[in-house]
Amino acid sequence: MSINYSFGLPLKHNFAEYVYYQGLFLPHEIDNILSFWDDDKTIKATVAGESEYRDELRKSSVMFIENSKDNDWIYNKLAGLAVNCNNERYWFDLLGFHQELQLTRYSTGDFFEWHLDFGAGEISARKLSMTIQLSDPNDYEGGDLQFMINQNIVNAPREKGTVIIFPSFIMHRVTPITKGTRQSIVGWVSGPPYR
Ligand SMILES: O=C(O)CCC(=O)C(=O)O
Ligand SMILES: [Fe+2]
Repeated sequence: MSINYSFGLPLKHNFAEYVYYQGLFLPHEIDNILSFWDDDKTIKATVAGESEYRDELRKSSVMFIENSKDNDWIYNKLAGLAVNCNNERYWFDLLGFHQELQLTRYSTGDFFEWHLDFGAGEISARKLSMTIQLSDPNDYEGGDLQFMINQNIVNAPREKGTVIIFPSFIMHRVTPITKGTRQSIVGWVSGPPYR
């Protein structure tokens, strides 16, 4: 018996801690998404898996994008991208979005400390996390989406319209905004338990 792959065929090794896609969302599509922002529908963000506010872990405002007929195109575009990305890189079992897409606004002083999107309870179904950069990088300072890869901190691209996809078990954060406002869409594609 060989030590390598003794349980089956060799698999592709295409894993990446994160991947990004530029230019998929056009400026007018992003402006359309940004026009959804409604202060009346905004809630103070909680940390996933916890119902209490954890001010030391996260400070931002969020609202959820209803999966209505008008918004179908956003869901479809992101779902198509997630499937393509998954087929190329991860081969996770995916079922789909099981939570509404989150529209997030970070104002000056807001942040989201190091965390995983994956954990015990409902969020154990999360497989892929997706972020869309909705703000012009010149409109804010700080507010970098960063990944911890081994002991290195790596910045995600900031360009407006970029979609960043990463396995939900990858450690990431958003650094404090020091000037201006950053907006993003965050979505989680879920699936059956890992096996
Ligand atoms: O705003 C972002 O790009 C990421 C936010 C985040 O990590 C989250 O909502 O879980
Ligand atoms: Fe996250």
